[in-house]
Amino acid sequence: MKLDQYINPATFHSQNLLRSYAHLLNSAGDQKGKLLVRLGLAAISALLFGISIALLYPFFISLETGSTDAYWALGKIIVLLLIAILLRMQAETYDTKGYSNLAIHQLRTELGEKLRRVPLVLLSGLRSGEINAVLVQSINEAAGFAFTLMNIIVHALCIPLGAVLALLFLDGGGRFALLICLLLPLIAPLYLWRRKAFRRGFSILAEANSRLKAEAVEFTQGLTVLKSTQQLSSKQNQFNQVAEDVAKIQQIGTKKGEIPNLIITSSVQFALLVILLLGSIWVITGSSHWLMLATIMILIARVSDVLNFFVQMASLLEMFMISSEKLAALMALPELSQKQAETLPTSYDICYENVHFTYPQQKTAVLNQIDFCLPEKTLTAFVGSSGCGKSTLLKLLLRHGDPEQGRITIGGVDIRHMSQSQLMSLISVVFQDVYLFQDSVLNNIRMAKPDADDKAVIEAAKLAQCHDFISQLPQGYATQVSDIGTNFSGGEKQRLAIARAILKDAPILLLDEPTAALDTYNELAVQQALNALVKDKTILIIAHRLSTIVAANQIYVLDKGYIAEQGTHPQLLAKQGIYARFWQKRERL
Ligand SMILES: Nc1ncnc2c1ncn2[C@@H]1O[C@H](COP(=O)(O)OP(=O)(O)OP(=O)(O)O)[C@@H](O)[C@H]1O
Repeated sequence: MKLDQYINPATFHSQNLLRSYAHLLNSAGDQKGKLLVRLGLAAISALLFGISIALLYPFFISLETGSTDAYWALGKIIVLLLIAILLRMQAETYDTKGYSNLAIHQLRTELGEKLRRVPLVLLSGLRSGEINAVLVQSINEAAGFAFTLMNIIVHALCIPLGAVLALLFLDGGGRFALLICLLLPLIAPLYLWRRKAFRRGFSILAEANSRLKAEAVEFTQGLTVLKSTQQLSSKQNQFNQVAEDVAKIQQIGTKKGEIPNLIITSSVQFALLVILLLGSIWVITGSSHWLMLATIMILIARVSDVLNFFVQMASLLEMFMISSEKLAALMALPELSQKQAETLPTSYDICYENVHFTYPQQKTAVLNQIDFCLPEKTLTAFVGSSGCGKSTLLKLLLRHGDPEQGRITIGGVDIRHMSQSQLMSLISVVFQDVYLFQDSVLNNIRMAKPDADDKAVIEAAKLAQCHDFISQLPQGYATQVSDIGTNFSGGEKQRLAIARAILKDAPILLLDEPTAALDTYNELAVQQALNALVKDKTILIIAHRLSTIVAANQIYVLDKGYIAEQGTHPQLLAKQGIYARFWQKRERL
């Protein structure tokens, strides 16, 4: 297995330590202030804890000498420990009071908002499973561990620091303080080396996991198609392969992680052993008190625990970094400019002015020199062979992306100078793939106009020829779409989409010829529904069957992204060009 296939160059690059920690802090978003305060409390608590260990020395001495100072020394230790515990409990409120959950929620909302502003043509190039993985898992990892991780780091630094500071003031403690200061920082290069290895491993695992999720989403969503095309087993093999890779990567990661882990924890133990050895020599030679060594041994046991825990948990930092980079990559996607038009257009003629458009994932333009004006309240049909750019032409009017050259206007207003919701208030869409949400049938229609009352929704359903089949559902309009799953026929879904459009009653209507794939009964019903919808609208229709657009006010024939011909049906037939050939061919079928 080639691990490199799972290295995503967009998200994998090494991060210096300080930047990683800054990232960690910033992941708290608006909760950053609360996080900083609590980290401050955790740091003071750890310092006090370190100091209280060092204060064991005067306590031991007073015990040995039988001095009454023992109570005073013990009292100081107990008070310090109590304050440390209280501060630590207060610090933990970052998680227990739900601030980390607020940070997660904020990040998720920000990403949701961001995805709304990213051109759909860009998002459609990403696999939905991978976006899900970021929205659900990466965000949890990116914001949920901020306090835990920083708290571990704070403890690993502040407990030895507190002890060292206190030792400096104790009789004979200075040399131990110096020794700790000399030896413990030597672990830093080992930590950095281990970090690099872990980072690569985690990056590969994260990428493989996110591909596995994407495969799982595609596999479950595409079950019907896969079965009908007998591709089920080949897709399943593909899924199994990625799942197997994930398992192997985890195995390799565990093995590879074990050695650096062992080396670094052994080094911590070794450094502490050196302190112990030298301390023993100092005691034997009489230059240090044996009770100082006993205190240092207690300190060593505690510091060794804290450092080992830090080493074990520091891999969480790599997981965090991978997740936050995935998040950052989505957050860095370019956005469509959003402007709020002061006045909305009052006429609905639509002009494409010398429009050129290239999909972000492609090199050559899909649309070139598209230049036309469609008078309002007319019906315009677009025809052309598959892939010539008809759908893209309509998607640009919906601002799934902006042309790299030229502009599109409605009633003279550049659509880039309107907000997305202003633009959408002008346009209804009936495309072939109708998406029904996990909600009641009533609400699925109402979503086109959320403030519509039930009566208006049912009226629209009646006009769209939906009322009869909805009335036969177990709970009529209240039936949940999830309860009946995909039981709606293609024609019924089309009519539900038409009901939405009738309810919305927008002045512009985009149709991807809805009757193209229907049987005669459904075609008739959808045609009747359409008749109720199209009155007095500016209509742009992608025509798959030319017989339905004979009466169109104008027909544009697209060829390889250019407008090749234009005119009415009789004019185009007279031209004896592409349209005439289409017509002859299709009429013969
Ligand atoms: N999201 C996308 N990303 C990249 N390329 C795309 C995308 N959508 C469409 N294309 C490409 O753009 C070209 C035009 O596609 P479009 O869907 O506009 O054609 P069409 O004329 O509507 O085809 P059809 O009649 O088959 O629906 C095709 O080559 C298609 O592969």
